[in-house]
Amino acid sequence: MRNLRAAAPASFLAPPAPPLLLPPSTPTPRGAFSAKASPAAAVAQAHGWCPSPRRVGRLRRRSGAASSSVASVEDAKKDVLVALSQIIDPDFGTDIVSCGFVKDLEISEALEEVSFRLELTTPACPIKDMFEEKANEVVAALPWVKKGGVGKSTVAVNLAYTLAGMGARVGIFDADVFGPSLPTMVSPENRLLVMNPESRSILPTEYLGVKMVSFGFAGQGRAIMRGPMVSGVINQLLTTTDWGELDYLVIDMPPGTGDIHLTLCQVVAPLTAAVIVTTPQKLAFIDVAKGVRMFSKLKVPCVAVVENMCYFDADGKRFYPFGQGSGAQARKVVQQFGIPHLFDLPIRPTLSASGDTGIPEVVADPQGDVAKTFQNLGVCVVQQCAKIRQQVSTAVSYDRSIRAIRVKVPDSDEEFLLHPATVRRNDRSAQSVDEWTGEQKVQYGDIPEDIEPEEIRPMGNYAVSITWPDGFSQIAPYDQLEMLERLVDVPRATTAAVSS
Ligand SMILES: Nc1ncnc2c1ncn2[C@@H]1O[C@H](COP(=O)(O)OP(=O)(O)OP(=O)(O)O)[C@@H](O)[C@H]1O
Repeated sequence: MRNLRAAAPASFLAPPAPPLLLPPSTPTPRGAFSAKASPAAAVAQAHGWCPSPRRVGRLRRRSGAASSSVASVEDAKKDVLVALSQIIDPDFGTDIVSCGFVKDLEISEALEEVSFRLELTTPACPIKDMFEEKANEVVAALPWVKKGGVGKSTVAVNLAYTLAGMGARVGIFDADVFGPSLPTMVSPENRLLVMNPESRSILPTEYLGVKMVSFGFAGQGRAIMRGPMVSGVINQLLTTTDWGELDYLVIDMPPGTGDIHLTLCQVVAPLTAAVIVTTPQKLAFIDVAKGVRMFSKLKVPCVAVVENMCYFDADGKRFYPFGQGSGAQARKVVQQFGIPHLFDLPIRPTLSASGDTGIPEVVADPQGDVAKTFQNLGVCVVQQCAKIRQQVSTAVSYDRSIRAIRVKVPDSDEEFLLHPATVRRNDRSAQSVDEWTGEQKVQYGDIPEDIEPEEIRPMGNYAVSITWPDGFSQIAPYDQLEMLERLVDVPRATTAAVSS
């Protein structure tokens, strides 16, 4: 992973302003699970998914299904079973269909739903999430399974064009390789990504001044891939793209909270902030909570919740098809999780139409109230990103006057000091610790007591990169720094920090 990072074009690695994450969302408006991956709703229900011998848990899974291209329900069932048989139980070495875990598979054409239970065993199994995610992925990848999005791509694209309208240099990365939406939402003249033969980097396509990369522009169509392949493709697309100078990179994340999100949040593109997109009728507290928790674990602050499809206006009246109370629920999310801002978007035929005809609503109707909402969201995102960057850039610094590394924990008053040699001696990278045996390669005495860092740079919101005089570049996550022995009885410094 470090190699990938090192191989990435400098233009991507050092954008002048942070990338922005457009995150996953809660379940689908139609009450069926999103066809493309793992919606939080399904995850939230997953109690007792485990392939161990005790039989406890039962889970009902639903998926939207468009039957048009499936010859019969029986064919569709076979499709689902073949897809699920890609999932191998690591304990038994056999796929979950052969293991007999899949029960009561039903496909209701009327309801356009696929449902089945995975009759697994004991709760609290460490790999239940893996089963959850894989089952979502493989069923979602079936070509006839209908999409049921909450509007992530709609929000991502309109936010990107709003930021561009504010004068920023913006890129959009569509991270959904199972069913990329970007190609239907914008209509660039060049619909194929081009590889620069000399630098071997991918050149993004461009539409109305916004650069964009999507698997849908790679000429491959919908992908049917396993998890590691997906991460690989995302890595490759993101790290080999020559974005040029960007102020913001908006990433349209696939639904769910799996490996792909981890890869995106930490490895490929250290992200600055997340915007949660949800819909009112499914604004289950636990679903948003799952997303917020994932981002919080990955040290990506959620700066706003967009509640999409809240109401519509007709005959001079405003209708709330999911009830007016849903807004209060969203406000609860904002309050309880400390997410500073909530934005409502209406159900609007033009928003849908423009989503499907290639002109984002904020471009088609820049004076409309949807554009105004996006303008407010854009301002919020810009301000929050600036605040986060400011916090991050001063979070860890070297105070030469007292020869100590000063750590200010973001969003808290906590501040502590560390001895530079302690930080260097506690490096956990492969250069310092044998990855297999855990044996310490760098010995205590190898690090001079008076070593001083040359440069400290933030890496996303979760770590700093410290360059030492011998050229060694240490990645120090904040969590790790918080565990180290702190300096006490050091005089409070009055001079400014040297580097951050
Ligand atoms: N506020 C809205 N009013 C009307 N239609 C909308 C609205 N928001 C989204 N849509 C439409 O709903 C469909 C799904 O939206 P979108 O693709 O943005 O969702 P998504 O969450 O990205 O979905 P997926 O996870 O399947 O990619 C699209 O056809 C889009 O145009």
